[in-house]
Amino acid sequence: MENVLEPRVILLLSGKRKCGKDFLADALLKRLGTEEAQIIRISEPIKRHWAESKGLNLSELLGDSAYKELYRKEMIEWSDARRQEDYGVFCRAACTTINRDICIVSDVRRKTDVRYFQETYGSERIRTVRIAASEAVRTERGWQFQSGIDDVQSECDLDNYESWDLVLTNENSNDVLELLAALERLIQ
Ligand SMILES: Nc1ncnc2c1ncn2[C@@H]1O[C@H](COP(=O)(O)OP(=O)(O)OP(=O)(O)O)[C@@H](O)[C@H]1O
Repeated sequence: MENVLEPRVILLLSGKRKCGKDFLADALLKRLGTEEAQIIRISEPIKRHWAESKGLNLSELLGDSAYKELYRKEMIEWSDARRQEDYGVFCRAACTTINRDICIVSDVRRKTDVRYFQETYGSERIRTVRIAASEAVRTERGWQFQSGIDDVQSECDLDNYESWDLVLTNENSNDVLELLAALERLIQ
């Protein structure tokens, strides 16, 4: 397939820890196919830097393992300091890998992330999605409240954002097909 420099649609997925951002992004990618779509993560360049400078395992940091939780707080603090100087620094780095028509960003956490994509690619290409799940469900998936992680900007900045194109509740495995269909309609 040709190299697509400007994606047709960028889907921004946001939500609290363990709401299922990666789960739904992966399932959507399976439906769309890797010729058409790709997943990028704003946290990827952060984790890459962290792994290289600390001698850590990058794929473990990128995956859904307990390993990444050991470093999450430090990575938040380090990356926030860099964002103070340049709010788009990690979005820009993540976007260098965009080469598909549909780009799914599976870890949008800040208003400045949304702003970066709107400014860079134009609002007409952007679709914003909030994924919700109750604390009880997130707890079943392994979430535990942690001070310095769950009560800081990276987790809470988008709590009062009101311009979502779509809000999904991801609590029940039986609803997944319906959620994926809603996401597909949004990016048509
Ligand atoms: N609808 C679902 N049905 C079954 N399992 C799910 C569903 N949604 C999420 N999960 C599972 O819950 C766990 C957490 O989901 P996931 O890693 O996608 O969350 P996340 O929002 O990306 O979390 P984080 O912000 O910590 O990266 C994973 O093990 C995932 O497979």
